[in-house]
Amino acid sequence: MNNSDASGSKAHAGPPGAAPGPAIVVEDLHVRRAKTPVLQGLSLEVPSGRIVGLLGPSGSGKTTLMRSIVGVQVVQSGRIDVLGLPAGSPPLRKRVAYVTQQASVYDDLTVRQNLTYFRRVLGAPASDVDRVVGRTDLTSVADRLAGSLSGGQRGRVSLAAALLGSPEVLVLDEPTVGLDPVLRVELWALFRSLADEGATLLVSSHVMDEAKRCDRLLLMRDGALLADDTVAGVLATTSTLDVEDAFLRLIQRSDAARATGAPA
Ligand SMILES: Nc1ncnc2c1ncn2[C@@H]1O[C@H](COP(=O)(O)OP(=O)(O)OP(=O)(O)O)[C@@H](O)[C@H]1O
Repeated sequence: MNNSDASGSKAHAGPPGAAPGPAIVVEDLHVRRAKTPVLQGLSLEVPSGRIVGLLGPSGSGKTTLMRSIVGVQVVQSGRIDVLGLPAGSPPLRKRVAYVTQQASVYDDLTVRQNLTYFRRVLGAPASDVDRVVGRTDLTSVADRLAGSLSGGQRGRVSLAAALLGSPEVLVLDEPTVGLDPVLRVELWALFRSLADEGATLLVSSHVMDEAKRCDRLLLMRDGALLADDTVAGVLATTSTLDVEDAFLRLIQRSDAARATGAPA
């Protein structure tokens, strides 16, 4: 695995506004779910102020890793630090936001009422509701009941709620699933502007095409990392032209290494 970042050096501090050093450090993480080992000795770093894509087939452990990072997953062993604090520490509650695959909204409240409720729970400023409605392009539906929205719109309400209080780390589990290409591009533009302002984003996806929008990629398979590199780095080390082919090449290499007992 190559550990160079978008600019070639993992020590690079990221854009202005980003904290120095990695936002997330995972070391030798072991997680079982229902007694089945899912993550077995995973180690990685997520640099501050970057968009890191977490890609891999269904069941490869992406959600389990994200749950561990936000502190809602029981882990067997290993270390996870987020913004220099152990994952799940109370001070991280307002500094780290997690958007799950299922939209977390109250159907019998309007978009604005949902966001006002979450804003109060978080203690975020009142002006934040209009700010996040605007950033997620929900102005035209702000006074509609969440239950009457499309799946994509409900997902954006969850994302808007995650932006309340301007968290430093955003962990987004498949935020673009089911969205049309135009909305997808708009959401990636929003992610880029958040990273430019200094936020760190860990974004999972099945869509290999989205990989090119990330600063770095974590390619997962069977609970292990096949690559932790920039898009350019992944393509160069696999001699491929797109991430899907690169992923297939890495899987072939790892299968061949398993068959011969050699390291991948
Ligand atoms: N609640 C659970 N109880 C038992 N096993 C689980 C549970 N949730 C997930 N698993 C198992 O853990 C493994 C990793 O699942 P995980 O959801 O982390 O993968 P994923 O890469 O996020 O998949 P997807 O892309 O489909 O969301 C899978 O084998 C899955 O069956």
